[in-house]
Amino acid sequence: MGWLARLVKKPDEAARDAPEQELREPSLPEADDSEANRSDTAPLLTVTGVHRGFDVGGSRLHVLKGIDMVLYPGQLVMLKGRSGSGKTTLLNLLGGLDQPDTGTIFFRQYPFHEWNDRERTEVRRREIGFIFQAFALMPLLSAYENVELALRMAGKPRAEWKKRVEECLELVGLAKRMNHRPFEMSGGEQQRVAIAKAIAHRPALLLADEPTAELDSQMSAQVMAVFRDIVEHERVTICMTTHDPTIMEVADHVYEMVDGRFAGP
Ligand SMILES: Nc1ncnc2c1ncn2[C@@H]1O[C@H](COP(=O)(O)OP(=O)(O)OP(=O)(O)O)[C@@H](O)[C@H]1O
Repeated sequence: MGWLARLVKKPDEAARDAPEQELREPSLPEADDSEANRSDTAPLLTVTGVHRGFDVGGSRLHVLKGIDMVLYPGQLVMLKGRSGSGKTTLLNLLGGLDQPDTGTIFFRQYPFHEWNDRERTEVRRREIGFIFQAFALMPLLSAYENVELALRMAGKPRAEWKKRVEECLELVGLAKRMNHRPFEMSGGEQQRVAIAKAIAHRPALLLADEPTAELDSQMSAQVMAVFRDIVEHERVTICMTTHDPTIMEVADHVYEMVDGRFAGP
């Protein structure tokens, strides 16, 4: 039985028996890489009728007003829309960091909208990578060590670390800079290390909130080229927010968010 199936079957028992075990390597169940779970044609994420609001100053701010979307393996999808239109709110829901008020979100067959924090965290740790505007690197660690840390955190076997770290830094074009620390690198290079770090544990989904916002156009183009490469070589699905119309050209699909809904078809 795969780790997710086990989680679905006995979440209460698992929580009771091993509440602190998630970060310890030896106790981790095997990742389920079975064909059914890694199917290339079945949807990766299915979002239906999602609403989300927040209590602000005594009233309810209705941010997402009925979002429907389906993400498939190996897609590069972008979310655009005015500031405050709800892009980050949606990204948080897709990554299981937050839950909808109403509506459903399935990550493969797993109901994020119903699952508790612990269950969603476990999926996130194994299946989802995040990239933020600020690069989220450990400043005292080299590029190599930063990527290695991600594998350690994901509970990957130590024997796999070296090969995978080198592979990921190669993929983002930084094999020659692996011993450099963040302050010795440009913003674009740091962001590429952050990408290597986010994909090291082979997530099926990579979520990126304005990953090029701090970069000039040349560096943005480099990051987008890396994203296209990752989609092709690792079959990752990338969902990112952006304000930059020039980089939207490389997307497989662009969703425009207007007043809490998607505009157009
Ligand atoms: N936890 C929260 N509590 C209260 N209000 C929130 C919360 N999260 C988001 N909001 C509000 O929801 C609205 C949408 O925010 P969100 O960050 O999703 O927009 P965005 O489209 O990502 O904007 P930007 O492009 O500026 O990043 C904003 O008005 C924001 O202030």
